[in-house]
Amino acid sequence: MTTHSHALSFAGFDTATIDIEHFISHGYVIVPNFLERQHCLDLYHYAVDLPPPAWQQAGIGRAENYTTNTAVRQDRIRWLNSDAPYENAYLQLMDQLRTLINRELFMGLFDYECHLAHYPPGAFYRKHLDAFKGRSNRILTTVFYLNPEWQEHDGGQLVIYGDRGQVLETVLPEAGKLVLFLSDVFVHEVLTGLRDRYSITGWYRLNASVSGIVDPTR
Ligand SMILES: O=C(O)CCC(=O)C(=O)O
Ligand SMILES: [Fe+2]
Repeated sequence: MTTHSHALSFAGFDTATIDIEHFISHGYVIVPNFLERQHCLDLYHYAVDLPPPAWQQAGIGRAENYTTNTAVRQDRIRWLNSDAPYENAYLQLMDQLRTLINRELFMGLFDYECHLAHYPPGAFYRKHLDAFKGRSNRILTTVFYLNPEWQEHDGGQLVIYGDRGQVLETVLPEAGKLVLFLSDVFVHEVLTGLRDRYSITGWYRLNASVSGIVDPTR
């Protein structure tokens, strides 16, 4: 399959092209500068300027298994909501991407949920999978980074591991970068960062009633 020109747009501007071939052969893909710099900065300032009550402590697990365990993850999150115009722009973009992936890869992605995440200095998220085979309807993880001028010495890298525990990728959380990976395949972690780190993490899901698995939204 050769598909290299995809028209996705955010606020009327084309995004960078996603290397679908790489995704097919590796199960993940990293897209630098997915959005225009100005749009990244706008999203970044939107996140930075949100008042403290807009955030909640992130939890682990879902529904009745939900706990907040700060030994595992220390970020604060905010679920995106289509009623907030700025958040809706991002949700619209990711819905375009959902349609594109379904068209190109027949993945049958049904919906999408995502949250802003803020890791204060010193925060991390230990090794984990976002979904367990056959136990969740989360199929495909997306992470979009908002941090301008992020340097290696700022830490906070996303490390993606292979099936033998080897490091596949060490990703700087730089503004504009989008990472896609199969949710139940790749163990990953967020290393301790020294700066405030902002991102939007999301999951494409199968229709729970189709997959027959109970996995309520948050
Ligand atoms: O922010 C990142 O780089 C990854 C976050 C993550 O793994 C998660 O929220 O499940
Ligand atoms: Fe994760």
